[in-house]
Amino acid sequence: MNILLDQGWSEIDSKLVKNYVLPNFAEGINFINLIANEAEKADHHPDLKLYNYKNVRISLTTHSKRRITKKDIALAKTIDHIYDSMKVY
Ligand SMILES: C[C@H](O)[C@H](O)[C@H]1CNC2=NC(N)=NC(=O)C2=N1
Repeated sequence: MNILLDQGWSEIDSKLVKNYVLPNFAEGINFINLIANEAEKADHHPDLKLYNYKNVRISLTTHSKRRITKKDIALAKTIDHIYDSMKVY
């Protein structure tokens, strides 16, 4: 968990939250699609918001437990890896 806070994640209202900036709208959509693919594989789903045309806000919590769990921490790490793997930024 602490490592995630060092990577720009915040804990807000029992959710892990992070904002990312992409180069343009199309890359924002691409980022969301890559996240959606991993979320489906994990059967664990974040809240995703694309705002200001090229910013993506991710919010992660385990709804059934109403708290942050290992699944959220794992998905947060996966999302950071996806963002890093997009390289362009
Ligand atoms: C049946 C299915 O596994 C559950 O509804 C899953 C789906 N994805 C989920 N995602 C999140 N973030 N929290 C959950 O509690 C959750 N439950």
